[in-house]
Amino acid sequence: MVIDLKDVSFKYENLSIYNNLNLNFKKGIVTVLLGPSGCGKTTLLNLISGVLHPTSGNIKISTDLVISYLFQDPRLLPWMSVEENINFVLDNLPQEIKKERIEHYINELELQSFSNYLPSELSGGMRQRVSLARAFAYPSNILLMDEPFKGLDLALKVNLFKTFNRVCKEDKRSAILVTHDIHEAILLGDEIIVLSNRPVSIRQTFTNSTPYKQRNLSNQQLLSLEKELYRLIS
Ligand SMILES: Nc1ncnc2c1ncn2[C@@H]1O[C@H](COP(=O)(O)OP(=O)(O)OP(=O)(O)O)[C@@H](O)[C@H]1O
Repeated sequence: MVIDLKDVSFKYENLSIYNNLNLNFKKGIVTVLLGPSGCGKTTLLNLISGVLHPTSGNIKISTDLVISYLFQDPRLLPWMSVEENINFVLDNLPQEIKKERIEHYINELELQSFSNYLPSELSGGMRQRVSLARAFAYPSNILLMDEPFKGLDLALKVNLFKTFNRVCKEDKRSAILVTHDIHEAILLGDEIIVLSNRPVSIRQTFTNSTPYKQRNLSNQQLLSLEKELYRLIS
């Protein structure tokens, strides 16, 4: 277990988002949080990352945890090129390792031809890819990802899903990924936690036993998982 929420409550003034929530996240797997729009998924990532603090209860985090947080909007520095934006978060690493990581993740995200471009010279989808490259390049052991594939076209998404799976599995990184897209949940999640409307409770937790290399939308096991998820949330 890497993150353990115990009786966590959180309110924005009078709006209660969490009320005594108990939830834990396991090491080395991708946990997907699937929930309706506006239920409090971003708030949960902000609580885990320490951007927000619970109104009551506590969040225990393993001491060896190094977090990469990918926000919903790419948040690139507009005056820096693609390469410089990635370099910026690697400040403390030796030059040689920095160079290696930048090159590796620029290649992973297929941004080779754009490394000198400014964010304003890129499309929205490309900016999102840069933001993914930056989150992956940071030497973290857990990725917090807030709808990282939102608004991307299907072909690009499917490609990025493969990259995401490869990065998580090969680097043995844990991830918590927030989405309201069932396909994203079944293709990426090793564990899928379905959240209710506010105040948020856990409706059900699913274990995805299909190995990540066999996950595609014609896999029978995944299709039955998809059906179960649809049944639950519709
Ligand atoms: N800073 C804030 N002050 C007051 N209310 C807020 C604040 N941030 C979020 N909220 C409200 O809290 C609720 C949960 O917001 P949150 O962004 O966590 O939901 P979400 O599940 O991530 O939504 P989405 O799926 O649309 O991204 C929403 O009703 C939102 O309007």
